[in-house]
Amino acid sequence: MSNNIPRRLGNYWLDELLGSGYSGSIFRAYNVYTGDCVALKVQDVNHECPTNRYEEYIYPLLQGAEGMPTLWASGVQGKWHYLVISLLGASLENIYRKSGKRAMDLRSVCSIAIQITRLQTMHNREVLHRDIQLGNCVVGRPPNETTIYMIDFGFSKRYIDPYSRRHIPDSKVKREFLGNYWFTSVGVHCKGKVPSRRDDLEAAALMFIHLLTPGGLPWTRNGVPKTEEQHRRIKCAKEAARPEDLCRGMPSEFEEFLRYCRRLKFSDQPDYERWIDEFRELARENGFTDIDKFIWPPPPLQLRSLDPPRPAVTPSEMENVLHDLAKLKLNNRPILAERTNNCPPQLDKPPQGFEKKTEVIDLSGDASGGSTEPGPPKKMILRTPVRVKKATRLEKLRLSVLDATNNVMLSSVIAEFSIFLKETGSKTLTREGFAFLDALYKQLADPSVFAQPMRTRSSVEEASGGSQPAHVKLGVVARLRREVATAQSNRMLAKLVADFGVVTNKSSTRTITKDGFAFLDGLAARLKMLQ
Ligand SMILES: Nc1ncnc2c1ncn2[C@@H]1O[C@H](COP(=O)(O)OP(=O)(O)OP(=O)(O)O)[C@@H](O)[C@H]1O
Repeated sequence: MSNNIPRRLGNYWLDELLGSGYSGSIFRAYNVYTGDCVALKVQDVNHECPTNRYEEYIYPLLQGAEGMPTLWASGVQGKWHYLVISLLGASLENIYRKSGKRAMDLRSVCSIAIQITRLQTMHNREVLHRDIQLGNCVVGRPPNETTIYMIDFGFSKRYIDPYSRRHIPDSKVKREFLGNYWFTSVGVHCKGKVPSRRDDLEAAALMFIHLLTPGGLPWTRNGVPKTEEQHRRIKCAKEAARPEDLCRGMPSEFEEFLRYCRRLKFSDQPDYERWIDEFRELARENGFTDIDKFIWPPPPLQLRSLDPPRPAVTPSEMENVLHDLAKLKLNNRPILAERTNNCPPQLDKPPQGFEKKTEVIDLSGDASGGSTEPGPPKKMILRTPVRVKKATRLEKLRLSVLDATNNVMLSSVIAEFSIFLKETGSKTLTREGFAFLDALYKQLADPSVFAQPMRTRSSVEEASGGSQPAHVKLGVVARLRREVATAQSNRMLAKLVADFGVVTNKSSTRTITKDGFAFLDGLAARLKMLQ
């Protein structure tokens, strides 16, 4: 047995060495009485970093929760401190390495991301992990092989003081770095900040991005640093890397998640549910099923049609359709841009067209739901926050823009869009947000025109043409905000919307600033005037 570790510790026979780290070794072991197979983590009691002692304190706080190993026993025998925990399977690090692939598939990463509920569990139990990395996420053994478990609580800490019930204090004093080179957050690793919940989440975000990047995150490619100078270079590279560069070519959720983590304040409670919803929705959009399970190797993608099968059209039916189309008087279609301001708005009567289709936007995510009572937009109900996927809501708002038949309806949808973005806490304009602006531009300029999409996942780069300094965006948006108040026609407003979309897309953060929101609110107000 290595390092003279005895063959038996407590009631356990030590068997195969499963792994060893900086602070000790892990063995497969058997209970001498029951034969139960467990993992036994052993450490010299005089080790300079007595992590087994810390783990022994943390484990009881996490017992019984999904994805947390059970602590069966612990003790000291001679100079050995041992912990007996559930025997688990391979770590994500091993799985990723063994796959021989340069990047992990999106399905697997989504399913790992959804299991960030592990962090939620730990945080709810007042514990920070503080060493999130691939080696510390392991899969269970059959029948739990699709569950990811967190291990290694040697750096963990309670962030709520058990006596005062207060969050641990922040500090301006730079601390020694604690964590790992690859995934520890920029704040903790590069700036010496005190770790809190946000840093566990940022480490998870970096882990997801690492898995999706061929060859991994840029600063991981030269291996573990051997000198202080190499470590310094890693920190510089990590600090300098912008989320949009790290996440190029990935679904926007990952970039947004990283930005979100970095925007959290020291003692903020992260919105775990929101991100679990986002990753679940991303999986759904990509046709991945059973996403709560981490299935390795990933199952082949079941190609399925998202739309119900269309009935076949016979040649004679097609001929009838073409005849009907030919009879259509397309120039009767109301074009918003050419509306005149003949009738003053009558606010006590619903505006024309409003009674036909109610535009109370269903915010519950249930397409069939929503109020059926007609009414002018001033009665629009400001909803209580309901958890619905951001993309889904934005898509509904986009469709409402396309359905709008007058300026009042458009105005209320824009107001809704602005309120929604302010409320979600993520002011980054995503693909769906740009699609909303595209639809708005099209409606204002001329509903019959085809609008070149401002931003799609695949055309990000061509469309944006590189980012521009923040002050350029601020200047342009401030001008747009002023001009929107005096625009004389829908066509002029359309031009302002296009400028707004382009300048936002070109900015590195793609966020909507205070002036941006003032522009949107001004646009909603101006549309009512131009009715
Ligand atoms: N319960 C377990 N069941 C099976 N294998 C395990 C278990 N716990 C740990 N291992 C294996 O042992 C490795 C090291 O475990 P762990 O991270 O807990 O030890 P450590 O000494 O704290 O390591 P480090 O120096 O990386 O912090 C893990 O990556 C994993 O492969």
